[in-house]
Amino acid sequence: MPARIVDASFLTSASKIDEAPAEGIGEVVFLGRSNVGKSSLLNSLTHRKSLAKSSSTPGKTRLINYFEVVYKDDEADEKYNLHFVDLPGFGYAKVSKSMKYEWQKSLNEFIKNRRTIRLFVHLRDARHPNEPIDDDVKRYIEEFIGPDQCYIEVFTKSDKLKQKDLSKILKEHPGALLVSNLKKRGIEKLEHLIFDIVIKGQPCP
Ligand SMILES: Nc1nc2c(ncn2[C@@H]2O[C@H](COP(=O)(O)OP(=O)(O)OP(=O)(O)O)[C@@H](O)[C@H]2O)c(=O)[nH]1
Ligand SMILES: [Mg+2]
Repeated sequence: MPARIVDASFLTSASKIDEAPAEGIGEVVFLGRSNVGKSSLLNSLTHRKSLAKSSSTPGKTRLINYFEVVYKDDEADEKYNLHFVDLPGFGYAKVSKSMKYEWQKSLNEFIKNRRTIRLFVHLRDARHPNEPIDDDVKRYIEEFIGPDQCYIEVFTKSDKLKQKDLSKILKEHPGALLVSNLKKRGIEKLEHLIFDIVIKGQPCP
């Protein structure tokens, strides 16, 4: 049996980079448009109902939320800790322009300067797989990503699509994963991939 997540707990919230925990433990950052399912995915991965607060109202997550996650590798009988980071969604319209700008600035600063980030998980809505803002984010991350960091695309809400459309997404976005938080599809695969990259140091997919 491959490694799996056996424990998870809320660690802390930060509104800017200097409030984040000391760098040390490997970090997995979940980012994506508001309402795409970031908090829900964190809950699916950690097998918890409401560790991260999800909501049908976009803009629910407004701080950088840190979670302590424990993987257990049964073969090696070892436990490994890492951090999952739930970021506020981008593209949330219902705040003032200046506030949006402040958020964006501190988020950009955060994702660019935290060297302990091992993996960026970019969530995209399977129903809107080619949103220009997502293409921009992808390009943006690929510009500054370091040699010890990986980037993966995860398409959420796969339960809303037919097989034919899911196949099309995989063809257009090689290496992407498809998940459904509702039906718990693709979750284990992502759980293992995170372990392989962050803990085992395997090459990026
Ligand atoms: N059908 C379906 N709905 C989902 C899925 N994942 C999340 N949702 C729903 O989408 C809505 C938003 O989910 P959240 O997890 O709060 O989204 P978020 O990306 O954290 O949103 P912000 O915190 O606003 O950035 C909720 O109503 C969820 O129930 C999924 O895989 N399938
Ligand atoms: Mg959220």
